[in-house]
Amino acid sequence: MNKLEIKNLTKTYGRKKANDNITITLENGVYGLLGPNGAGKTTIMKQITTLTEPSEGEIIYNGENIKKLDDKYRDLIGYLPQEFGVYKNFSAKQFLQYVGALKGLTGKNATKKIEELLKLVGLYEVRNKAVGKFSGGMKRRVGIAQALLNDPKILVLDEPTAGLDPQERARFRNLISQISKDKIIILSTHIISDIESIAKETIMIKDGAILMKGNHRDILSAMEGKVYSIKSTSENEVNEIQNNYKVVNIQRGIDEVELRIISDKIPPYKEIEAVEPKFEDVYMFYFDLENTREV
Ligand SMILES: Nc1ncnc2c1ncn2[C@@H]1O[C@H](COP(=O)(O)OP(=O)(O)OP(=O)(O)O)[C@@H](O)[C@H]1O
Repeated sequence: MNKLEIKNLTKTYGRKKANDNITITLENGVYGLLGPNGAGKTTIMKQITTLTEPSEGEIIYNGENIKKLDDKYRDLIGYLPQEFGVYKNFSAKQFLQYVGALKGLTGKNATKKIEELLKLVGLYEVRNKAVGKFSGGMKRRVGIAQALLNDPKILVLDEPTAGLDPQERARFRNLISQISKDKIIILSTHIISDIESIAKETIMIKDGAILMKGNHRDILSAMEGKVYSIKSTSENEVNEIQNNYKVVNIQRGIDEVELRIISDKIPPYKEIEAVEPKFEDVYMFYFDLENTREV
């Protein structure tokens, strides 16, 4: 079992608190860090991977401070940064050989591990092709493979699905579920569906602090009785609703508009019904998105 205790983690840049008193305990499984741009997700990850030192607080791995564990701890980490660069002219296999060598993995062990990982991420057939010719999703999979080269116990993935198409995203999620049994996986995203389908726990971050954390059900139950669907045939009414409520979704039919809204009280409209909360509503409620999604 792996246990990572993050205690009162605070990171300040000048006057800005990028992280503010973050306390969480992570065990094997997938944790999703969810929050808008600038919320502080990358900063948490950089501290977990030791790329940045906390201003205050500490991180404990299996009972020992990671500062004290030093390289022993770093050997347990796999990291896919947000901006993951590849050497375009290298093949997938050469790239992994290169990163493997940097991590001290050479010889037969390296060959075996690289072959295994290429198969795991579904790139074995194209292992000799130049990475520069890969799609975004394939490059991300190379990124995951390199992060797994040292059999990490803690895998940190910063926005791993950014720029992926739905098919690539589904493939990525399957891969993560497959490898999550014996390690802590922390991934950041602002794509709600990533979290919905694979994270055992979601940690919602806003302005550097934890806003809420819990499993799917905990988070959705906090929204119970706050989500409504309103049908309207009047454009004036639709405008009024948009001005007065948090609108998650607007669906325009031929002569009717259906709005999905969030409200603490029952709004005073005739054609209204309470609906089951979805993760998208949660995001809207807590992060107050400026843009309504029109479909
Ligand atoms: N090296 C730095 N120097 C100064 N400010 C920083 C630095 N790194 C991060 N910040 C600030 O800290 C805050 C949190 O940034 P962070 O990158 O952790 O957010 P994020 O949630 O990962 O956002 P994104 O999804 O855009 O990557 C932001 O306001 C950012 O501008």
